Amino acid sequence: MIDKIYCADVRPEMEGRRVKLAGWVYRKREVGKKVFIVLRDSSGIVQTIFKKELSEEAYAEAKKVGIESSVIIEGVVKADPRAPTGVEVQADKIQVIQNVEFFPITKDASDEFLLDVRHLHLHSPKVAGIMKVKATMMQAAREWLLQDGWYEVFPPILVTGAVEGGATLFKLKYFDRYAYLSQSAQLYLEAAIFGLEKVWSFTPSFRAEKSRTRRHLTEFWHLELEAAWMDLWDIMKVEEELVSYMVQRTLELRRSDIETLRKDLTTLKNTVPPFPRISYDEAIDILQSKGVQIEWGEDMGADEERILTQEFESPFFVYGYPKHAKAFYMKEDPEDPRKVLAADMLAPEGYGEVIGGSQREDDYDKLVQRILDEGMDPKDYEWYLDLRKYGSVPHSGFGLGLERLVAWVLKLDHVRWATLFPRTPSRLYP
Ligand SMILES: NC(=O)C[C@H]([NH3+])C(=O)NS(=O)(=O)OC[C@H]1O[C@@H](n2cnc3c(N)ncnc32)[C@H](O)[C@@H]1O
Ligand SMILES: [Mg+2]
Repeated sequence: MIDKIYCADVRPEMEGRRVKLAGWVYRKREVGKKVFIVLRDSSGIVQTIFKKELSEEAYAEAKKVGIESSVIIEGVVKADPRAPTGVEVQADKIQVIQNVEFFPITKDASDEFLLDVRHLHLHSPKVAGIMKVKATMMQAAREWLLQDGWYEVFPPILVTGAVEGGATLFKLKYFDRYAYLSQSAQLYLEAAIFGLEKVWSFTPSFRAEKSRTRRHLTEFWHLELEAAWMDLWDIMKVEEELVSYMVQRTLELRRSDIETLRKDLTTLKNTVPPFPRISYDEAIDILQSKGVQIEWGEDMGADEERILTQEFESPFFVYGYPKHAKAFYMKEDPEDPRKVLAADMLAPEGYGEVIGGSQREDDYDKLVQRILDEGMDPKDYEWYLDLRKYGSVPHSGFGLGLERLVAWVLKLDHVRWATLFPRTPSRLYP
């Protein structure tokens, strides 16, 4: 590893010190007998200046390099309030690792083109900032989960059954039979609680969703928790404490990256427990009072959720959904058989669902009936039903879509920008 320092570590108080930097040419301009190169690395940028009278050789090299060329630059630090970071490097040496004649991404590049060349779009400091925030959100989640006594487990991705409906399964050949790509680790986490009680996993989940919305991917990163002995209200408390910690910790560690993408931090600062809680019934009343054509029993889609989020300035819960609108594994509400003990967490500012969670049906016969009611075959869920035969316990869990949470935190206009290489119905390459 060369003995370089990071661009962001070049400070005005280092004036007079000789430094070596390695990175890519982010911006370049020539003024008279000077070449200004703004160098970029993973930490940020710093301006370097090449003066002909300081080094003819370095000045000649600097004149030739193109945008995004990889270079190593050496020089002496000089404080300068006119420079982007208040400091610049008076360069007398440049080693061009690879010169780039023409970098294909220009200022007016369309979203579709940026996705076509996503492998080059990752040069962008804005994209790097999104990935830093995403990584920090997961770092925070791991911190919280460790201190709250949850065990990480590593469930399979090759599975034999649907969790969230057969319509969105990706089927693949598995030797002499077929397998599916996991839609959710939930069923396997439910098995793990009999030994570990509180478990979590962070896996890719796959949904053959044909819906081309700004919040759907066909592959997304799924943080899922499952806990024995917890009911719906217990798991909702876990959700709000976890999400609050993730948001506040990321604000603490990545505030400048967040402010690059959103100026108003109000809803993030409001993300502290307890979150507001409304019932599905109340949600329908609110929507109807705002003129939305929706009847009790109908599922709320992205449009309805977007309108609902206008009522809140923080994430909030909607609980008590109609049974027929929700998955087979959800426990029927003992006080109202039309409903299940399910709750979604919705992000404000139009983003909607970021978490789906519920208390699970722990009674064997009722679960068999739910599977039959959904037109599925209990034989396909024999192992899962066993969990209700050998020491069944009340238990609850949830799944958090990390890209959706990041999209809200950074106010991205599509969830695809929150993932390194987005997968949608029309995009499988690069
Ligand atoms: N362990 C559990 O209880 C999870 C449960 N089996 C489950 O998968 N619920 S979910 O379908 O609402 O998905 C959970 C979350 O997963 C995200 N999700 C769900 N589907 C997607 C797609 N297609 N794209 C991006 N993100 C998605 C979204 O934030 C949802 O709230
Ligand atoms: Mg859901």
